[in-house]
Amino acid sequence: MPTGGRPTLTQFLIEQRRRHPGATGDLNALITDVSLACKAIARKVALGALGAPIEGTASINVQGEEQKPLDIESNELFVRSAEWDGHVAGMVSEEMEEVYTLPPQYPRGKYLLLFDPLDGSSNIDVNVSVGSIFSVLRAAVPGQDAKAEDFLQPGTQQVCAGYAIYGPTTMLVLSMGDGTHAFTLEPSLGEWVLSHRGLKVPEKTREFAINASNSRFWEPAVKRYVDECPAGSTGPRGVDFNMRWIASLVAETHRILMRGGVFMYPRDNKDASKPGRLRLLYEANPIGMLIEQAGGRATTGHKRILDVQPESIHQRIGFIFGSAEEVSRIESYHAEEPLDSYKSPLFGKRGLFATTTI
Ligand SMILES: O=P(O)(O)OC[C@H]1O[C@](O)(COP(=O)(O)O)[C@@H](O)[C@@H]1O
Ligand SMILES: [Mg+2]
Ligand SMILES: [Mg+2]
Repeated sequence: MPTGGRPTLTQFLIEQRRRHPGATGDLNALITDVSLACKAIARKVALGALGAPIEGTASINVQGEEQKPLDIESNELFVRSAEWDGHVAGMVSEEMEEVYTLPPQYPRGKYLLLFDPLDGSSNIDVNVSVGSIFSVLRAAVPGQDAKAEDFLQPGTQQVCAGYAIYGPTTMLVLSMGDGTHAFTLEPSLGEWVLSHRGLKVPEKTREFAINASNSRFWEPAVKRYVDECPAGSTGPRGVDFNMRWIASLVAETHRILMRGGVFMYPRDNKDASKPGRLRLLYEANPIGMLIEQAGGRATTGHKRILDVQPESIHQRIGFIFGSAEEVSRIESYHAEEPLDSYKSPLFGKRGLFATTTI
């Protein structure tokens, strides 16, 4: 075998399908479509400035964030790869305000595809790893156009979740609810080859990641945890910690899957319209599934992320995940701080988010 005895993604998907005799192959075909889009995005990303339009102008997306030409191209690649072969009934993307309805000539399928086509895109210009994140849900009515409310399913309903990372090596990390597995792109064959079967997030860690410039906006539980870490062996934890911040969720997730750690982009009161930075449906939920399937934990601080009932397709949420022992500790700090102890005009008793339980 030219892959040194390791299965390719196609072979792995065939192996998975054999375990489900009733499976039609639609999910495998959809994953293959997504993996093709990711290969194409990897090539674009690798070209750097050589691949960008000379007059590359940035626009603003539905999130009110700068949209780079590569964000738009990556979105196109996802849409064009997945829309034509009858496996999806609609798509939701960070880069599209509304649900994407398929053109009339294509058949509607039984799955919903949700994605962040290029995550961490603020890192492109500085040549730091970026990625794509995706999630697959079941359509409410297979064969018909999906509506926005059909996408509002808790993360526990995900059929598949994954990301591609465009780093020194290009990798695809997947879960279909039976562990988390990583494939490395073999560039000379153009094939995804299974390189890490059954990833396990170490239960213990001494490494945390957070954007500390937001510290004045955090809840007390997060402040307490983050204060204790740098206090190291002289503080209440009695051990030294290490810190990382790449500002690229995919890259942080990959590090945590490979060697453990804890990531926090917690709920904060920096901006009333954004009770958290990351998006529930196409960032937190798929990463949450991958982490849980690898034995880690993923939470809002107050609640398991995969149990959150989404309210809108571009909803943002506080997101904390990683090595089980540290995440449990952070959850216990939140539990010790009643929700309304957060003295903020937004989260206080009469605040805008006073009734929320997430
Ligand atoms: O700029 P900050 O506050 O460090 O935030 C970084 C976070 O924002 C993101 O870049 C958001 O994703 P997008 O680039 O897809 O908008 C995450 O990858 C990352 O964790
Ligand atoms: Mg993102
Ligand atoms: Mg993005």
